[in-house]
Amino acid sequence: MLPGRWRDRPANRFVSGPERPRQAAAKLNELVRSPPDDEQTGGQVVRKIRVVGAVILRDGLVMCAQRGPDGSLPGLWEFPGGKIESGETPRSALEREIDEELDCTVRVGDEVETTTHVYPFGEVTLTTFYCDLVSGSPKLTEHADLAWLKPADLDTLEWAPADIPAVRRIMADLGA
Ligand SMILES: Nc1nc2c([nH]c(=O)n2[C@H]2C[C@H](O)[C@@H](COP(=O)(O)OP(=O)(O)OP(=O)(O)O)O2)c(=O)[nH]1
Repeated sequence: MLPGRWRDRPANRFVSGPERPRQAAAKLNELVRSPPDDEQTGGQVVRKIRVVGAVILRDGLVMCAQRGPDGSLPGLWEFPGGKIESGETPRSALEREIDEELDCTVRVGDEVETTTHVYPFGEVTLTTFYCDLVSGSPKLTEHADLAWLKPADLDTLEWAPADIPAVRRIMADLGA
């Protein structure tokens, strides 16, 4: 016999049926597997942005792109690319972005680096990939400038902060 305070309590006072704990566990697993894009930390919502960048190589030179005067990080250098959209893999997002931004086609190869940098507008996680040109030649459409540099000269440009680990990695990989 249960003590009085427990005996009088309805059986479903805490858990209404066998489904509840399973549903709660499934929800928890879902949250753990796919964290939300925007995360609340210390009362502030941090915007999480997943970005891919192409390190396009041609004749031993690396293509660099300068951001325009409007928008975020004006005038800084970056690897062309952009945000991963829902349903895309990092590689398919990069192929799409390069087609849209540079009007050419790349083959996406090995990953260079993945880094996370917190900017005032959000937390950017940038993954860069080595790429070869498959067809066409990069055209200036959105950027302020495009430059082809020897790996040893990459650190002469003013890069977006998130790109600096990738720049160092490329210089090390390509013998600069
Ligand atoms: N594409 C690209 N973006 C980069 C790099 N490094 C870096 O910090 N970023 C930042 C700049 C942007 O805030 C964001 C990428 O967004 P995006 O390429 O769609 O650029 P956007 O100008 O349309 O973005 P935004 O104005 O909406 O911020 O990541 C990089 O190497 N390539």
